Amino acid sequence: MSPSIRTHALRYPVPTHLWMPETTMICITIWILLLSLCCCLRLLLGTRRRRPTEPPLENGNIPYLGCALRFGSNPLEFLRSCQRQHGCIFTCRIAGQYIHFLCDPFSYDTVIHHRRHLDWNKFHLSTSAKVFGHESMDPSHGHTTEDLQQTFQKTLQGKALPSLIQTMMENLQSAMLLSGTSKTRVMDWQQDGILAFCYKVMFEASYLTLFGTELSTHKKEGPFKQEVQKATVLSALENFKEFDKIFPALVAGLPIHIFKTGRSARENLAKNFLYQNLSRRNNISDLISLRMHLNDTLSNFDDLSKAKTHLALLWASQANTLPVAFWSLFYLIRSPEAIKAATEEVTKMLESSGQTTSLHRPHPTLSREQLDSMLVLDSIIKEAMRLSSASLNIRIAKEAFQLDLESKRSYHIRKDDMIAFYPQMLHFDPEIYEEPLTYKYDRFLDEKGQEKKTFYKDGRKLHNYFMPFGSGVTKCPGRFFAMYEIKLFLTLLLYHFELELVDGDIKTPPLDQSRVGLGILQPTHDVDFRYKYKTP
Ligand code: HEM
Repeated sequence: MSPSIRTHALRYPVPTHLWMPETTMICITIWILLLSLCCCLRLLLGTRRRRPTEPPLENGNIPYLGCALRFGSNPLEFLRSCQRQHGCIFTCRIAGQYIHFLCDPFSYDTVIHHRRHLDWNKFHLSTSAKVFGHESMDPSHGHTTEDLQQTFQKTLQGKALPSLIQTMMENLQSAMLLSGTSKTRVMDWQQDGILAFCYKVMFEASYLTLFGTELSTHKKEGPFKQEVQKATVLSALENFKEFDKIFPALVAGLPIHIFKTGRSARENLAKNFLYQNLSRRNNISDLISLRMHLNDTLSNFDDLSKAKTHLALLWASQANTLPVAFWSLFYLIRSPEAIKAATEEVTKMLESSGQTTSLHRPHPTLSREQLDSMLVLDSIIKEAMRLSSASLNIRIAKEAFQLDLESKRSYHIRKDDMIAFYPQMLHFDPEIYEEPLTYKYDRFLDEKGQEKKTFYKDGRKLHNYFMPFGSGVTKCPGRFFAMYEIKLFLTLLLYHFELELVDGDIKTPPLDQSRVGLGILQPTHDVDFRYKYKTP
């Protein structure tokens, strides 16, 4: 023992039960050294070196995390600076994963249609199981043989749309107009946050459209029945918001057990979708009834897992639609030209079908064809999405292969690497969208007032210029319904109410960057507005 340790030991006598023989101390020290060496080796060897035919590589300075923090704090700026440095494709290490970012929109189709070597499903399915807590829906894992793509196409697109539109329209009217008794209240100006209002109205209407109404409440009478229903849905909304808060953390791989409130919110939501609860509901959409049937016939999921697959659909149907409703309404109310053009379009459409803007016709209806022809609203919604969308399109390499870009350059891609594009780079590209940070309600209309489909870069016409719904086979299957939902929402608001911002000079709230990569970003704070019934 060295003299200093000895004197120390004399001054502070160690209790005898804590004495350790010297050999044990040496063993522990050797173990610590060995462990540290292993960690260093792992970090060194785990750091990839670029091979000559691979895209330029950004390993980042932080072990394991790589570029994650720089990417997370401002993805658009980070990717633009990498693009300036490396060109149209480069590889970044992000949280241990190697991601090849492709920034040349002319090459997007090469990846989108490259199905032989690229897996588009694996990432979605494993993320869904991790976040919602159901068994894997990947047929190769043996729990189900359901073809989800087919289910979605059958129940969310084509012939399925008219009845979804009809039900959504009815549900929106009752969610928006409250019950008959409280209608008089809205004759005066009412004040609310736009985000809070969109969440309440859109969540309720969309929830009831997909999951139907409670059978038990049908026994009760009129307004009381509606109030009970509303209270149940609003309680689901509170759970949805709590769960949605932890969503980015769950996608990043944190276990749900560390989030007490978020976890119990998820379990509460899932409980609503247990078979015994769903079977007490009326008018369930084809999507949910077919999924219930296929869960029962094609899967070996237990009851809770089945319920959690429905929860995944609740999230998919609401998490992007709600913030799009916010941004569409916010920009609409703030822009006098937009609200004028939209009001004219709504009035013209309703008048042409004999429905005038009057309290005596409280329930207007619109067909799919009529909604399709409302191109001003279409442009208003698309412009709101262009400014707020931050989704990542991801594919995983099933095996090593050669990626041939449109520019005739080829790159070697290793097995299990990811290829990603970040459409915000397109949406904010000044060459494609002049003054990209400015809201222009008619950006997606041409000189004749028709849908504008021609956008250029480097003097060449772009095929992929607007991608808030993803791309290729993984493109959002609910995109048509989503557009109709928001069109209906705006139409009804413009039909029934006068709308104004409480503070007419309010600045656009910043985008909440915590959800980057996951779709439409929410505002960091709400914005107050006023609404009251239009007088006939
Ligand atoms: C404006 C609203 C919406 C936006 C911006 C949006 C966007 C997206 C995006 C970006 C994806 C991932 C696509 C990819 O990775 O390539 C997605 C997937 C999906 N969306 Fe939407 N979505 C919206 C509304 C809806 C609605 C209303 C529904 C259903 C009623 C829905 C159902 C789905 C489903 C089921 C998936 C997963 C598809 C799969 O994994 O194969 N979405 N959505």
